[in-house]
Amino acid sequence: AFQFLSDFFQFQCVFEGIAKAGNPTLLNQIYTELYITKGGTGEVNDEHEIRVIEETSRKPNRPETTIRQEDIFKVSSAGDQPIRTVMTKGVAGIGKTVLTQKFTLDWAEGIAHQNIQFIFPFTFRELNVLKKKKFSLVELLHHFFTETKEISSFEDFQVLFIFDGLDESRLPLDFQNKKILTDVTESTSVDVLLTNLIRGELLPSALLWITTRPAAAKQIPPECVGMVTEVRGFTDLQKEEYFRKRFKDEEQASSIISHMKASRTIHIMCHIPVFCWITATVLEDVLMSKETGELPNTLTEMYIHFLVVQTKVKKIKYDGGDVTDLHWSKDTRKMIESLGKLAFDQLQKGNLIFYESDLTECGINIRAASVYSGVFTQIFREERGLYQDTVFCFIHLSVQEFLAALHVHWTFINSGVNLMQEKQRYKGSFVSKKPKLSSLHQSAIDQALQSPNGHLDLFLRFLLGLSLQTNQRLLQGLLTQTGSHLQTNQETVQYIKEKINENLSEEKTINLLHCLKELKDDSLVEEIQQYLSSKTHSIDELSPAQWSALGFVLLSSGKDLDVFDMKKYSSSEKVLLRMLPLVKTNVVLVYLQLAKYWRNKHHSFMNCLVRYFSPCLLRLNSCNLLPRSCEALSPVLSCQSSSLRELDLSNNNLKNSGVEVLCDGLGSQNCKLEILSLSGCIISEEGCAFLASALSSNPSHLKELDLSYNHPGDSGVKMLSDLQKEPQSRLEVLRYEDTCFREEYSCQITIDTNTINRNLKLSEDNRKVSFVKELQPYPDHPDRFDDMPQLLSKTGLTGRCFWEVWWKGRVNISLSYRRIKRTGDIKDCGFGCNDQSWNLNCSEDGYTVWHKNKTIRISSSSSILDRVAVYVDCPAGILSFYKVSSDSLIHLHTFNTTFTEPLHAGFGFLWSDPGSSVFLCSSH
Ligand SMILES: Nc1ncnc2c1ncn2[C@@H]1O[C@H](COP(=O)(O)OP(=O)(O)OP(=O)(O)O)[C@@H](O)[C@H]1O
Repeated sequence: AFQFLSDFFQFQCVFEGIAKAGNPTLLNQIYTELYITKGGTGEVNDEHEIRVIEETSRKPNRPETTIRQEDIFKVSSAGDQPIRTVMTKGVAGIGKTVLTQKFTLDWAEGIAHQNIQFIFPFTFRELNVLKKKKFSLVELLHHFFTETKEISSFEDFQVLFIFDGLDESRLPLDFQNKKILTDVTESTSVDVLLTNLIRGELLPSALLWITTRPAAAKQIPPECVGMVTEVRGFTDLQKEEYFRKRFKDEEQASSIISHMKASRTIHIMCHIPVFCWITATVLEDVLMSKETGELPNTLTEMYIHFLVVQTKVKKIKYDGGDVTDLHWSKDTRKMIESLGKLAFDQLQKGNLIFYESDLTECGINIRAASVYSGVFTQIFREERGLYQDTVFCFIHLSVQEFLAALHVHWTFINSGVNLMQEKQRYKGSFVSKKPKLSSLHQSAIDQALQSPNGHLDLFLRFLLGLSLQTNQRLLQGLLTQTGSHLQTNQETVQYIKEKINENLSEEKTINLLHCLKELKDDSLVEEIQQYLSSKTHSIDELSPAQWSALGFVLLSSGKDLDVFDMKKYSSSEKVLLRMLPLVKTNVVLVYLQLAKYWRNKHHSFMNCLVRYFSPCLLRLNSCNLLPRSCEALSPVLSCQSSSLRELDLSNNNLKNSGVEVLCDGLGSQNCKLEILSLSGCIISEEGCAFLASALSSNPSHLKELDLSYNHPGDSGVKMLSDLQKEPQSRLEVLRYEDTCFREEYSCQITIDTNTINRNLKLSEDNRKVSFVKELQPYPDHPDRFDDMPQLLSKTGLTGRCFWEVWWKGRVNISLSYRRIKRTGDIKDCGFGCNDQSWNLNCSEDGYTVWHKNKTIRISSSSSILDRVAVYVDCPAGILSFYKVSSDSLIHLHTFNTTFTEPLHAGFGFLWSDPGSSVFLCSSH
């Protein structure tokens, strides 16, 4: 194939911000594979780039497929046509440009894509400059790629056009315009050329690759796009690979990697290559200078360090200084000042690329701009379009957002002017007092919250971050005055918290939480932890802000969780489901790696959990999990990187069907689980057969299997114990009896006759209580239940206790604090109707549990006569009800709570059901 490359060198090298001043970096030396997904639609997201990163999971339940760079224009089978137009989306700095460069380089080197004969790489930046000119397609190609002058008919070749950076386009791409152009030699404006090329009217045989940030994708009608791919950045492994490639010295690389991993924020941010690059620059300097100060841990700190490093470099390279000198010389300050103003003014307008006119507006002449880009090579950059015009931009949008924030902060400190305030509102008003920093913050928060696309979100984080004294100290010499004292930040924190409680959208809330993090305020975090660990609250009482914070807490806890105790958060599946979206929005990368696993919310949550926190022990006992919950757990077991060794699923209604699904994971060679508890999960022979088959295909890990409180039957027991005898089996402990528990904690309940209601009759040595119509002649007593047919046991329970009762008709089997009211409203004295008592209602219709007047129905069959067991572990706050069936226990429900007073057993009846009774079984 005849190959052509306009400028081979251009593609061998990558611009890392050092193109002008230093040596260009060889692309192949730094290129690290990216995670790219395929599919999705032309559907467009309006969100601000940085936000989008954190919300990769907008469209749940859509399975994702990954695609390798090499396969983007690959034909699947001989004779097939490749997809004509591919659109690659991705947030700022995620590596779209680098990806197209790598593609082109591989082609030029003859490594890949040899079905293509010409690649014409364009950027919208360059095309913008031709806005007012007229070209035919052939002329345009000859103009940019002079080497092709000999060729006039491109129809005979397989041609690929790359159009990089649609977001930067200032061309009026009007797809409504019906002007059809099919002649490659007909002259017209560049935008008409492009729309016809994209619509496939012009040179239909050509391939097209358009890259864009997500918000700008909507400029192209979806029907013109054959495939959408999305660059998602680096996975955890790829992050490491990036640093290893960049730092050839292994020790240095390892040290930088471990620093990166130590900060959760940095680790998360690093899925965007440009942040990897900033992190590398900063950490390299921090580690080299051997200063023992803290490593940057917030975004603002990171960017401040970055600015300091760049200033140092400038000082050494251009001003002949050495590292120890003060870097903030007068002209450096002036430079940063001007760039800051430019950054802010243009950010407000949404401009990311600046032409001469934009610069002049901000008081920078083009010569100065050139100088800035020459010395601040990694901050500001000059780009010469192939065509005369010079454009400027910040090396990355986030750098612009940072400098914009610096400018606003600075202006306020130096002159008291609040740039975030709408000018007209305060026109003419006389400001006598020195304005407060918190008022600047408040107007910035208000403005950021109003922005429909979140264009000020990251800016706001930086602005608030800059007010910290520790951060100002880092900028000493640049900021001559400092403006903050504790009081102002507290006001800002307070303001943010109020806003959070206003029920904002999840994104806005989370950005505000990020702001709290930049302010290093973790009182909200504490509030949440406290709230949840008190465990007495019902989940419905959590405010939206608290839910959001919850996800955030999980992530910013900083440490890997060795043990994830679901009960610390709550015990219900409902919570699990509600936590999911929050965790999801925060844990970007985890989600990213897991996408292929998830089919429903459970999957994603469980996977997030396991992949991200990598717990070795997962306790999900008594979490009201259902058979379908196993669908989420099973892939966790079979996933190669899972470090899970112990899984406690006891007392959940998993049933045989759940076990079957779980066994898919358990039987996988990847599953390294050593201890599995399925105690009280309603498993019978059938379930044991699934377990046996899973363990015979993966026999070498599981050491302990707890099947107590199930119904394995003789054959189930035999299957598993036979398996245990196999030479390759590592199963040491196999538990299936349920007697030990019953014997060990069995206790005698004695009825307190002073509490018994007059409609209740005692018999059989005070072991049987029946509800009767005739009033019984009990004397008055302050402890007696006057208005409810109820009673309590005599001694308060402590420690662990177990008892069983036969019941008939319709009865309440309860536990209560002694102080429960004896007269008055059912709300105060009825078992289960308040926060002092817990109740299991048993009847022919089935079982329901009651607490605080909230009910949960339990799907377990019952008859008119049945046996129920109660197990309470007072210090642990566990209260479980079981149904007793042919001497084994079937778990009905477990309350996880904190008991603050001694408990008393209680029984109750309903007024409508005379003839009901309970009988206390004697203890063993
Ligand atoms: N695959 C990669 N391997 C190594 N470094 C990369 C890779 N991709 C990107 N980078 C680094 O990230 C920087 C930004 O990447 P790039 O310019 O491709 O982003 P982009 O997605 O085009 O962003 P924008 O929308 O801002 O133009 C690069 O200059 C480079 O330092």
